[in-house]
Amino acid sequence: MQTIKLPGASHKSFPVGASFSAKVIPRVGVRHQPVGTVFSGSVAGLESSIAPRNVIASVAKMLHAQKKGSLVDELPAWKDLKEHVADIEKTHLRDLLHDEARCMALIKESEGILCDFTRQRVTQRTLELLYELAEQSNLREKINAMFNGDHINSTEDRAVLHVATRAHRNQKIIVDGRDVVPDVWEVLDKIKAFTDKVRNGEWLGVTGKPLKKVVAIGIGGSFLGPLFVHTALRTEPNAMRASRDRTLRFLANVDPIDVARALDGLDPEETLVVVISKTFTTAETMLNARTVRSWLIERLGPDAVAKHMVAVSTNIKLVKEFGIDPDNAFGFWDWVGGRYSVCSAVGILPLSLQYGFDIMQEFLAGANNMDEHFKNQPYQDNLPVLIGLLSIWNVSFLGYGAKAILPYCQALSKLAPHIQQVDMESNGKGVDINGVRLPFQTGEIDFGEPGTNGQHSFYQLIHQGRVIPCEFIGIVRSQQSVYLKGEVVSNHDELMCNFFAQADALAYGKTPEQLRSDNVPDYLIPHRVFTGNRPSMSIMLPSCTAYTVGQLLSMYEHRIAVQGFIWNINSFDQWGVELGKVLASKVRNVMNAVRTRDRKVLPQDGFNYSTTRMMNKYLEGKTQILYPEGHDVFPIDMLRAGH
Ligand SMILES: O=P(O)(O)OC[C@H]1O[C@](O)(CO)[C@@H](O)[C@@H]1O
Repeated sequence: MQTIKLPGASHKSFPVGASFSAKVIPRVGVRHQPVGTVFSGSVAGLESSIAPRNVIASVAKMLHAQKKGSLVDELPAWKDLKEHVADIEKTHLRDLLHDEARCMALIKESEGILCDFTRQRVTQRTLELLYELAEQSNLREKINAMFNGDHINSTEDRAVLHVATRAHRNQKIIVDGRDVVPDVWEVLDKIKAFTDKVRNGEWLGVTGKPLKKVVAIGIGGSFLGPLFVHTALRTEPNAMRASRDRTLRFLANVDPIDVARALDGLDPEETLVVVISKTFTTAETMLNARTVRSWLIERLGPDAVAKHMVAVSTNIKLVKEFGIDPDNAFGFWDWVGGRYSVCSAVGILPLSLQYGFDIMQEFLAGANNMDEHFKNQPYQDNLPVLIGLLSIWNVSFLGYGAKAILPYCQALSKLAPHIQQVDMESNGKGVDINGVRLPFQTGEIDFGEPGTNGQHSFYQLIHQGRVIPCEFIGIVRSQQSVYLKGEVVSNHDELMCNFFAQADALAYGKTPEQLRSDNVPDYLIPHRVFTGNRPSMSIMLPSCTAYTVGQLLSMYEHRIAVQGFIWNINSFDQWGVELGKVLASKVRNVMNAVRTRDRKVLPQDGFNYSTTRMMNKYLEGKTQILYPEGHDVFPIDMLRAGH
């Protein structure tokens, strides 16, 4: 049979004349219609008439997907899993945990990390069906497509290659025919050279003082990942030594209170500001950057910008227009998604300023280790694949829409907020990769707090209210150990006693019979029953170091990708954040008009009744502000504290 080549498609050749049903949407790609819908044509016809590369690639993928069933819930394995739910409903974790062979098979140890899946509501059969689902969903091909630099983010026509940001210098990763690893290392070498100079006092502020304080301005992925890693390393002994006398703060929210807090007590003469924005257009970040630039100029004069402000962005043109010397800009690439960018200059620059490049290189090595594991291990031993498949089971089959991330390690206290963005922005989608509305929900609601704090907060609901699969993360050797003479156990052992106890409490529960035998009065029994059978997984890291934090980050990133690949959604775009931004800019225009014209209320037209009412309350409620012209205003006393 004669075939044609489709550039950019993961399956490169298709029979000439292969038919399809699709609707071409200019500039966006192809929306896959349910089988039988009109727009039809042939691959050959497509190539000659509507040539855009992404359209052809999308059609090629679509044809392939269509062969296998257009939505994942039409796959045989999905249907088998649906039927299998009835078998699982007959089980209870307290019985499943007695099956030693099952437990042995469900405990996996790899790369120094022990994962215990025995408290998931699964049997060997469930896992077999999940592996089958992975096969039928082309999971392996999709993972390979990601590592091969295919444009799997089809709505933005981009590769998804955050793994390249932590590649070893001698690895080769090709994007659009070009090995990007030398580019990655060019930036890393530049970061090392710059951060060494700042840290050893070669790079000084405009008044000749060393820059020991860093304020990193950024939001979303340009904030949460770096904050997570910074929080994880603050009390790690090597990182602590390396950061003595240094300060790293973050400024994310456009709320001026955040500005006041970020700058409180800082001496501008000793402060270096890193503006981090992939696009360099994000409204919050740019206003904060302009605010802090004014703070510097007001105190140190206009020359301060060159010495006190640097940038991380893919948009060097806008960095320059902002007034930052491109020599002091650290680039990255459109194939690094914002929420996956902590291993690029987004995280490595501010964190190297604080901890030194060597420590951050360990972090990158840890992430790379888990990338290789993810790429190479078979499903049965592949930690991100296993965790991702189990989440699919919990969300799509058992109906548990949320999960709790519960590190028993204070250093990991910002893991949950970071994963909230990575997971919810990636997998909270309503259509599949071809644009077909999904008849089931994707994504999970993520939340979490470190243990034991969470126990005194929301665990009540987890034990006796809703069923929320929990992910317990424990550490063998604490960053900081304390043992008080006379105490029963050391402080870290005390913490870990709770880590072990909670998982079993959720799984086993407590029956009315047990309560009766404990002499609990009858009227209290219903209140004190724990139904148990509540799933959790326990993950144990040997320590909480830069290396293991890198592994953990990569493991979570890839489990999220696995879920998206199975649901067949695009986990790498985020159109859902756009509408609010557009509406905010409409409000901004009106707000400016009202404030500059000394009006107290909004004009009648423009917004609906309720928005108008609420905005008028706001506008009337504070002393009339008239924006002054021609100079910047810092009315907040705290901002003067540096003087
Ligand atoms: O780095 P930027 O371009 O300022 O974007 C910040 C964040 O805004 C978003 O685009 C939307 O919230 C995130 O995906 C991103 O991490």
